[in-house]
Amino acid sequence: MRILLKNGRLFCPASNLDETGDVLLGEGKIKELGGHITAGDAKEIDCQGKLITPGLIDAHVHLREPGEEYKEDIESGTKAAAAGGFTAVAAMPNTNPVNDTRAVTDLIMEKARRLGKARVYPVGAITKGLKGEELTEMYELVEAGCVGVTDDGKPVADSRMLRRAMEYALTFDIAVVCHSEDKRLSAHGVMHEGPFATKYGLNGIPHEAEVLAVERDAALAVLTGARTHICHLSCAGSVEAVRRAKEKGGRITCETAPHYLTLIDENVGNYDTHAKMNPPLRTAEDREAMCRGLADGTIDMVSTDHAPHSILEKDVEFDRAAFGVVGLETSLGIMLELVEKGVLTLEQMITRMSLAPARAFGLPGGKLEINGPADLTVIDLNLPWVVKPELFLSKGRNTPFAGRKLPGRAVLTICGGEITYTHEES
Ligand SMILES: NC(=O)N[C@@H](CC(=O)O)C(=O)O
Ligand SMILES: [Zn+2]
Ligand SMILES: [Zn+2]
Repeated sequence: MRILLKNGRLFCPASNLDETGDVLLGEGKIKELGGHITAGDAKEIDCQGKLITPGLIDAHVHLREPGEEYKEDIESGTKAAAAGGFTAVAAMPNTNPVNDTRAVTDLIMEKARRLGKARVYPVGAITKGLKGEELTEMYELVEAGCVGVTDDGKPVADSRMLRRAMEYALTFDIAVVCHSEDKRLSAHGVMHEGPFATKYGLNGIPHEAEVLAVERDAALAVLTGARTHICHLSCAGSVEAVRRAKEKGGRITCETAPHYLTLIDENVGNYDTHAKMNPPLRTAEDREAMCRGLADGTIDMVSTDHAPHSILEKDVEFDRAAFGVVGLETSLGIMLELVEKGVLTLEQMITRMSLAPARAFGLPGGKLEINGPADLTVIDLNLPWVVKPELFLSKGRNTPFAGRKLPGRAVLTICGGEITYTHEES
């Protein structure tokens, strides 16, 4: 069925587009773009007063399938993605079994095709079983559809192993995605190391556990020339490390997540396990550095690191709770809040949530263009709503943003020309 979006504000930084007009979608593609379009056979949707942007892309999502479907699965995770305005997600391999063979990648791709409400791009493992001992058969993973490799959840501790992985990945020009952490420095830590950890009597994770690892991973990116992507930056020092590696010509990109842009270690108050994630919430200075780095482009993109856990892993003592928070259904709202505050422009925000991840991972989309994929997000900038985890389409309820009032949201998500989400006024 063809779809005709009428009278929206067509907003695409990548094609320098910001004007009121229509978009016609058919055969999974954008058929006509801009101006006044008529198409008798098409389903017409009024988008007056709303933003029509390229479909948002989340480069860091844990869909938990196979193996931990009680936390999330491909169907629920992509439903949550669509509700958050995302048309594509990259799926991390720390599943059970780990996505370290073609069989697992095939399963994810097949499930996503059948039940998915968003495009799913699997990211394969760097080492077999994420054990850090033996490289995976990357060629086989790439052939099956993986767009990058990572041991996310764990760093690759052995620098020589990571160097070899980068050299191997370079031959297919896929990104090596680094969870940059010095496990010896972070050992036993459950929140940021500082006065608040002392006050709460919790073991701390110092900045250096991340910064030293980012320095190493960035140095290897420069050494090898491989496409390198650094996950979930949380510290000011990490932004500086990435900035220097970029200046040296490294093909390096990085991300931060909405929680590092808005929350700090103090928000762990009352031992709220929904504010426990890895890396941990840092200081106010770090939060400001994340915002500045994102605005100036040193931080290329915002990813959610959507990490659903069940009540079994979260409704326990802080020390024992699992690391990770969900993010797919709140990311856009939080980012709109930052735009409202003047932290970044609307143009920067859309770029960091669509074009930047598409470029870094060589994915289609990120742009509104004729014959491009009909992946679009319709956003109401002025539709305040309150985060209610019980209404999430994700199986995960572990959000640090419960009760927060957000200024706007996705009201319609279209992926491959199909409507994947419509916001119903409740
Ligand atoms: N970020 C987290 O706190 N948790 C992630 C792992 C990861 O992203 O490193 C998870 O898989 O739960
Ligand atoms: Zn990680
Ligand atoms: Zn992750």
